[in-house]
Amino acid sequence: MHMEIKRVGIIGAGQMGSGIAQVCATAGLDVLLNDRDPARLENGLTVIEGSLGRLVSKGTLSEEDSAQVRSRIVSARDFAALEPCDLVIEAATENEATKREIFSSLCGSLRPETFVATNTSSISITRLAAATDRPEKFIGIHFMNPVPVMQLVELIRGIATEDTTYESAKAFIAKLGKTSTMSEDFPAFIVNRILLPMINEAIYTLYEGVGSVESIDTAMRLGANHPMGPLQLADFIGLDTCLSVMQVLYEGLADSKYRPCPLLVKYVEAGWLGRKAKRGFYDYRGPTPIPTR
Ligand SMILES: CC(=O)CC(=O)SCCNC(=O)CCNC(=O)[C@H](O)C(C)(C)COP(=O)(O)OP(=O)(O)OC[C@H]1O[C@@H](n2cnc3c(N)ncnc32)[C@H](O)[C@@H]1OP(=O)(O)O
Ligand SMILES: NC(=O)C1=CN([C@@H]2O[C@H](COP(=O)(O)OP(=O)(O)OC[C@H]3O[C@@H](n4cnc5c(N)ncnc54)[C@H](OP(=O)(O)O)[C@@H]3O)[C@@H](O)[C@H]2O)C=CC1
Repeated sequence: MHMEIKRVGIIGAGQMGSGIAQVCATAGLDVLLNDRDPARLENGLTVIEGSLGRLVSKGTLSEEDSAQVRSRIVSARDFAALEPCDLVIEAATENEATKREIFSSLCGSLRPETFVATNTSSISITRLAAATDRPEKFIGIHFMNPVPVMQLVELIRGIATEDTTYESAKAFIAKLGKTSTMSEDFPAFIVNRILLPMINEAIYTLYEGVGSVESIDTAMRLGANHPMGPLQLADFIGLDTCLSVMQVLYEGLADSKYRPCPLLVKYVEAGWLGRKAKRGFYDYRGPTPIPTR
């Protein structure tokens, strides 16, 4: 049995939150988008408008449909505004303390039947569920970046997640026109368990001087047919997120093979977080990205 999701709340209007808002509204759902920073919220809405505008100019979406999609996304200044939602998806920064704080202050504003999900890339669903008042209605719904383009969504059940929660999340993903896979609740689940160590290894390759940024990315694009080089992809994901995922793998699996590369740590400490900070393994401040090493 599943419950139909008609109204979705999204917490965090960064690259993932805005992408999730766009695909939900495109599927005809009402969306309430929240961020702790009003400027971030405005920026998230601008990103969605830009993305819809691209679809209109390519002729894949009519002006009228684009306006309707946009009108379904409303700003929610605080958690109280998320009360009417059937499902709230947390897509804030990849930090366990931040997410726990959000869940403990959010739940009091929600109806008892509302499902709560996290878009975490790596953190234990069971541990995050314990910060809510409804572990049985809590689930990991892990979208991939860029959300409007990527077909996969990973679903991760915590120890207490009820069947109805899982079935409702599965039906919700199908309604978005995406494909879901099930992963057990292990650090970084399936995609990032495999992808992030590859990216971390690419950073070690740079750190040890095996190749430059350009040669490493070209090698993997043309030698392994990856759509983006691993350093370009790291910048795209966000180096803070990449480091957090490696830390969760390293601590959660207690295996030195997951040790985050010191160069990744240094870039994050410098605030060079990738595309969103305009600087990472490439410098994005000019007309074309320039390698920083
Ligand atoms: C960290 C985690 O927890 C999990 C993760 O998400 S890991 C990251 C997973 N994502 C990836 O690995 C992405 C790898 N990269 C790619 O697949 C491709 O480079 C890409 C899809 C991002 C861009 O593809 P591309 O061919 O280089 O560029 P481009 O031709 O501009 O785009 C292809 C299509 O995607 C669309 N697109 C690209 N970026 C977009 C965005 N941010 N938003 C919306 N649409 C976008 C384009 O409009 C284009 O659509 P059409 O084919 O309909 O014209
Ligand atoms: N980037 C990726 O490729 C993917 C990321 N994810 C996951 O999605 C989540 C979001 O990632 P992403 O969108 O890239 O990150 P971003 O840094 O782009 O966005 C995170 C947003 O959350 C906001 N935020 C932080 N704390 C709070 C809070 N307490 N309440 C409300 N909003 C808050 C941030 O605001 P501020 O900047 O002011 O702190 C920021 O706007 C993470 O868990 C990440 O691991 C999942 C799949 C892919």
